[in-house]
Amino acid sequence: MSELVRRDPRKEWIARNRLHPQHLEVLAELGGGAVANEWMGPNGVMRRNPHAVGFIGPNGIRRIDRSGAQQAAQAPGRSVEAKDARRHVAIDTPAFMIAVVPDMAGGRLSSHDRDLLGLARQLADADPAQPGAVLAIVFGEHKETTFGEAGIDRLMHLEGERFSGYLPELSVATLQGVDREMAPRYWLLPDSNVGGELGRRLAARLGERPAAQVWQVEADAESATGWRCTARGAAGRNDISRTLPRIVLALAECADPVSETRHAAEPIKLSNGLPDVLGRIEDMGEVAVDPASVSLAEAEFILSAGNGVKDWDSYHYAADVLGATKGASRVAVDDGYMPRDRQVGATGTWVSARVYVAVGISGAIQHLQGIQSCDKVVAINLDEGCDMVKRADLAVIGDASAVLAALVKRVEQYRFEQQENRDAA
Ligand SMILES: Cc1cc2nc3c(=O)[nH]c(=O)nc-3n(C[C@H](O)[C@H](O)[C@H](O)COP(=O)(O)OP(=O)(O)OC[C@H]3O[C@@H](n4cnc5c(N)ncnc54)[C@H](O)[C@@H]3O)c2cc1C
Repeated sequence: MSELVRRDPRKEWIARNRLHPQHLEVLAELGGGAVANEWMGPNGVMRRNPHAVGFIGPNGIRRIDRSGAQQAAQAPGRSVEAKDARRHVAIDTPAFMIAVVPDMAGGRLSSHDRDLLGLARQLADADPAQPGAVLAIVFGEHKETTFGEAGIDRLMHLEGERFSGYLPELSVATLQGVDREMAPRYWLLPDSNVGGELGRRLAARLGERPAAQVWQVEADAESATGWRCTARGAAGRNDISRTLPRIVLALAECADPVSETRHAAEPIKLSNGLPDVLGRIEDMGEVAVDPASVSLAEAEFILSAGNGVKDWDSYHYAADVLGATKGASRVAVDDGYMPRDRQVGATGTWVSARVYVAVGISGAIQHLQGIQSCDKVVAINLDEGCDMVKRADLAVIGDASAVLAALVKRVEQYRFEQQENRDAA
């Protein structure tokens, strides 16, 4: 008998439809068990039932788990269990390459980078008989450990002093070297400050007309490349649809990030060596930026205040000393302590900080939604049972003013010692 796995679209539909009378029975049959949220699909991909979140309370009403487990599981690279369920994919002899140059803000793949890698996978995996490989080119030092989970098959890491800082001439010359040697079918860069500039420079160097501000890419049999993209034009007032060109500068959410597979992220190098570039641009180092002027959506470190903050002067002083961008809960905003543009949450700004410190914030579901993508959450709260403490990676139980004062004291002491050491040297 043939070993081919036959798909049963009807059963798959029932497994997705929680209201179908045979839903649980079919879920169990597909290998998930009556209460499971996940089951293995016929092509080996783990399927997740999006409706099986939370639990049914004693009165029959569905309750959402606010412990943070759900958010943690959804965040990229966060949950070990989610990682383990991924299917391993190795593409030994790719039919072609898709080159991606992620921004690596703060030394890690940003959510924009992950969306772009999702788009790269979409292009690479379109023909399962002849899959392409996704090549990521990363400049400078990084702290990322989840390249494979993000969908990268080959990783070219250009490290060392030579590649740190703002070096557009060297970066473009290196990408040109990659283009000569590997001739990627597509180049994908984030249309951000860094990636947007690099992508435009690369397009000019290669003499190609890029598509900028791309927010959607779809298969289109009628177009010359088999793909069509839609980009924002006329200062965001119109959409422009065109055949997908070779160089694509894409916006965040241009595609779903990779979530079901894990790739090899095999290290590779340029066989012809790195180019020698006599740069005309010199990087004079970073300029200190006032954290208050950084938009919440882009902030890396946020000190957010809620209804538990009573001493507002100490809160503002702590944010200044720590160099943090200020955020707030809706109550703090409604009470007039913080401006409206500082509100974090479902009806405020969705933030993706590396560190989010919630001072006197209870962790209402609307607030937690806005911090799902934060890497590390620290809660300062009197109530050890509140939802923010459950969500946090680190919790300090105590009065907000006292904890902030102690934190400021430690930071000032540390800076004083550093200065003394420098003076002594
Ligand atoms: C449609 C809708 C949309 C909403 N959108 C948002 C949104 O986008 N963002 C948002 O934030 N909210 C939003 N809310 C409001 C949300 O439901 C909560 O009311 C709000 O987030 C609570 O703010 P809070 O945690 O600051 O205040 P509280 O819930 O009052 O919590 C205060 C916390 O401070 C702690 N505390 C008290 N005193 C101290 C102390 N001395 N030291 C340390 N801790 C202390 C308490 O233990 C408590 O945990 C929305 C609500 C609705 C209905």
